[in-house]
Amino acid sequence: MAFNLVNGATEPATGLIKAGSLTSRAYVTFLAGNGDYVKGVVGLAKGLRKVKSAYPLVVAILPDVPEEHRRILVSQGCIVREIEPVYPPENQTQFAMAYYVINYSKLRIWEFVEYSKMIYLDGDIQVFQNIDHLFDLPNGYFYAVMDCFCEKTWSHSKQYEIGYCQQCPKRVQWPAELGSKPPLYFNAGMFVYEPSLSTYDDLLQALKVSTPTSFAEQDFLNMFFRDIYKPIPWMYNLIGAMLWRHPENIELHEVKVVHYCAAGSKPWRYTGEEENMDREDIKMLVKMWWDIYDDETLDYNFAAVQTQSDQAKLMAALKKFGRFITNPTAA
Ligand SMILES: O=c1ccn([C@@H]2O[C@H](COP(=O)(O)OP(=O)(O)O)[C@@H](O)[C@H]2O)c(=O)[nH]1
Ligand SMILES: OC[C@H]1O[C@H](O[C@@H]2[C@@H](O)[C@H](O)[C@@H](O)[C@H](O)[C@@H]2O)[C@H](O)[C@@H](O)[C@H]1O
Ligand SMILES: [Mn+2]
Repeated sequence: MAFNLVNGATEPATGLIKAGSLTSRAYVTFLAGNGDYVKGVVGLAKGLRKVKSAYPLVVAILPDVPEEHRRILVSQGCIVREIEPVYPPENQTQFAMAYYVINYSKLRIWEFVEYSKMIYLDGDIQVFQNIDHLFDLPNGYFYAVMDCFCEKTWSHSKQYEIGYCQQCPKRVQWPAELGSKPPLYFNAGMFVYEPSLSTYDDLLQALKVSTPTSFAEQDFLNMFFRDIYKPIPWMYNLIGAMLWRHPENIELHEVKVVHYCAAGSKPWRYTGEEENMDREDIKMLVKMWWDIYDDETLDYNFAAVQTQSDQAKLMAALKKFGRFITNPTAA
């Protein structure tokens, strides 16, 4: 696949490049299928560029992502890496969303060991403030934001049934007769982790003997990383439903990362019709996503490659793969 090759060799960054950090840190997202999630990823690439992230965005794609979408991602400065799908063990589970079955393929990102630390972001996430400092968190932990159990997608759970949410554990206390409180549970749309082949092997071994549950790979990752999970504040992954379920926990002006996971909130599908989607804050967040997506000045181009030496590296790599190059400064 020519695009992978060219791309893998050039490592275009989303913005400024910090000396010495080029190969060791990156953002990573996941893309499957030929639908419209590619728009989410393009939006994310542009958002990271807008906040001047120093690190590139790797896109782990399944083989079913069409060539045209790969081309778009490369033209937006993404590093496209094809991965093989990972499937859960056979069982009768009904996932909260049927398409969650493909999400186990996310586990492949532990194989990206050319990076020592990565920040995973779902394709339906946008970054509104620079979060590069999260790469500096101490190694050896799994960092993510705590989830909320109040939406209907949780109706299968004990938590939902009794009205317990870890976002406000005092509202409804965990009843003693149910045993000890469940461990803290994170949303797997955003997390900071360290790629590692031995962790990857352990993940796949553990998956083989696991029983799939509603939240698919998210439930699995929660189980697997239970002992090293460290919660980080809500502003690193604002779960839309927090706005109406736990408004007392949120100061919207502090938000850095928005996760458009509430039903009906994906900006590229937004109609405003679903429950809560006519809220002013949701309308504003959707508009903020579109402003980035539509901003042509945020498209990746040679100007985004900031230094002479990076330009030279890029040129050399492109030439090596036989692409005809015109003088970028003349453009
Ligand atoms: O058809 C699909 C469905 C999902 N995804 C990827 O899988 C992630 C998880 O799905 P989604 O964000 O829709 O789940 P939610 O966060 O809404 O529960 C997405 O963000 C995408 O990165 C994708 O690429 N194509
Ligand atoms: O495959 C499982 C998925 O589970 C997650 O879903 C969310 C979302 O569906 C909300 O609508 C719920 O309310 C929320 O609680 C729930 O965690 C992640 O966002 C996604 O990246 C992926 O890991
Ligand atoms: Mn998501």
